[in-house]
Amino acid sequence: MEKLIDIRGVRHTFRTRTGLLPVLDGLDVAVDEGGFTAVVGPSGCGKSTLTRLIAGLLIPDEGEVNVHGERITGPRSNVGMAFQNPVLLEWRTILRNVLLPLEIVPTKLPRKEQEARARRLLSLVGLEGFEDKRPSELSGGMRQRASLCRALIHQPEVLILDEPFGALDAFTREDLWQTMHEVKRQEPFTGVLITHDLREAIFLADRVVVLSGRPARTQYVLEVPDTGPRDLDHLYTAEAAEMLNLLRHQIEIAQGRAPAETSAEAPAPPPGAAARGMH
Ligand SMILES: Nc1ncnc2c1ncn2[C@@H]1O[C@H](COP(=O)(O)OP(=O)(O)OP(=O)(O)O)[C@@H](O)[C@H]1O
Repeated sequence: MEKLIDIRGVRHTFRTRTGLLPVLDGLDVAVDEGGFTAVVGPSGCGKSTLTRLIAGLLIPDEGEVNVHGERITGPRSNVGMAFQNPVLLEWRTILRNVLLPLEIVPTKLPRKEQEARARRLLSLVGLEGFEDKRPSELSGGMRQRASLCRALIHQPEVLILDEPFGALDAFTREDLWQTMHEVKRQEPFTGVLITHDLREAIFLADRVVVLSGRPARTQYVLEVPDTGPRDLDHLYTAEAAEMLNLLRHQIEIAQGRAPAETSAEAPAPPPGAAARGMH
């Protein structure tokens, strides 16, 4: 598969009031076209900073961020983003919240078709019948579904999900994982998911990138085998348990709670999954 996003050797330091804060120190992340890459790592290591690089909202001190082989030099409009807090506007209906990006990003889609697309997306995530409600009339999970539609309305090339399910209860979260699979099937996109939930990472993504503690470098990459359409039972297989153990171990190394082992000592990935330790 062709690489859509190719981040190479990225280093970045923030200049804060209290001094310099090195945040990224050797970031290499590849996202295949149509693929879904999850990024996990210790709290505060620089995961959200990585999403800002992809959206062109931050230009790194060193290294390259390429999309379709072209170097990113400024903000990009063909990116959709959804965050932990959906931030919907209370004075607009759900439908008009979903349509909001089209008032900012130029589109050739006639008004009627824009609305039809918004309604189609809302129906795809199970919000048919809620188009005219206000955000406060929806549950947290429903608001997150609406925010997903808003992120997809302009058919972005890249969908960035920054812990979108983090604040939801376990059942709602699992429901949304399944919705995500269906959305990706019907509305293909290239995805980057930031998460603290390793089960979420292996359920949704085809590649999991583990970042080290700050300043973050790419510590480990796990290629999740393609199991076709996944249901939640997949998370209870021996193969999933092995992948979760392996990732948990890598997070412990990233947190400095376990020593980094030589590749000969490292646990092998389950059959079908490939792993790469970096550096
Ligand atoms: N614009 C900025 N100026 C100064 N410091 C920043 C800026 N943006 C982020 N930081 C700092 O950089 C570090 C990494 O932040 P970032 O949000 O990327 O981490 P994260 O891995 O997403 O965190 P978490 O897991 O807690 O969500 C943090 O210490 C944060 O305070």
